[in-house]
Amino acid sequence: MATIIDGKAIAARIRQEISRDVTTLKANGITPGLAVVLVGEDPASKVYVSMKEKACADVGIFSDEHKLPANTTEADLLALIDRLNNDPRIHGILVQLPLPKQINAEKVLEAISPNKDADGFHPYNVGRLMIGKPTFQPCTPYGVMVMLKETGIDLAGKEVVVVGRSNIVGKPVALMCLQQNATVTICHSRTKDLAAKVGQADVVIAAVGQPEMIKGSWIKEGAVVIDVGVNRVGEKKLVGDVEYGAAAERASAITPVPGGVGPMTITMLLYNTVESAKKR
Ligand SMILES: Nc1nc2c(c(=O)[nH]1)N[C@@H](CN(C=O)c1ccc(C(=O)N[C@@H](CCC(=O)O)C(=O)O)cc1)CN2
Repeated sequence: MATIIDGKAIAARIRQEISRDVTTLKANGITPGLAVVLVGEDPASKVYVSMKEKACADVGIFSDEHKLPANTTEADLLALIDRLNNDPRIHGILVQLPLPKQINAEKVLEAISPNKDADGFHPYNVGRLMIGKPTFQPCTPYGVMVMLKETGIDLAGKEVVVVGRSNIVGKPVALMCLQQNATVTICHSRTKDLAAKVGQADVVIAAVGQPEMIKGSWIKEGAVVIDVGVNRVGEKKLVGDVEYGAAAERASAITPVPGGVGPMTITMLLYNTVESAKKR
């Protein structure tokens, strides 16, 4: 049976360190500030944004909340970002995704100053990640890498299979694993014989957004399974992208959902904000 990689516990430990850093910064007259922008009423986004606000309060980060109606125009959102870029109290800016259809998300992410890009989504920061000189790293993949490190999993020479090619998880996590000298395969909806590809992996990173799409029987004996998916099934139940019970019987280590990668995402957002405050 697999070791369960406890994201909540790892996140709690790192948040204590962040809290200590915030205390030191405040003693030096700097209060780290994070602007959190939510447009619309997406229920999951509302939950994530309130989790971010609470996490900021817990570690002493000033959170500047902007909740805008669903019909906000792109121009109004860009004007707000411009103000936040020039606000000295703010060291990190995040715009919760997804955005309503009338707003071009790429344009919005590019408008955030690369120096305040706590989500690591600006093309400048994406480019720096690509060349192995990261500044702000996107929070979910960064959290995955920290979890692997904290669990003592060395990626050098390992076969890593990433399932999913999104800009916010699949592509960056693949680059980060490559940077750690893993041999990386990125799979997606057009990949042929996904089961065989997954079956070759020493480390599987599932970020496809489909409930339990990756079957436990595909997992190689002793592989490490990192499940990035957070899928709501029915009223209350959350499941990952991996068939957890069956995968746990074959894996050497596995992340649960909830309580795995999710808590690390917000922790790395706090980390990025504090690092940004330290730089200035
Ligand atoms: N601007 C951004 N938008 C989005 C990001 C992001 O990193 N930046 N990622 C996701 C959503 N997300 C953060 O925003 C996020 C997802 C999940 C969790 C989390 O802690 N999940 C818990 C379960 C929580 C629940 O009960 O729903 C877990 O897995 O244990 C945190 C943050 C898309 N948008």
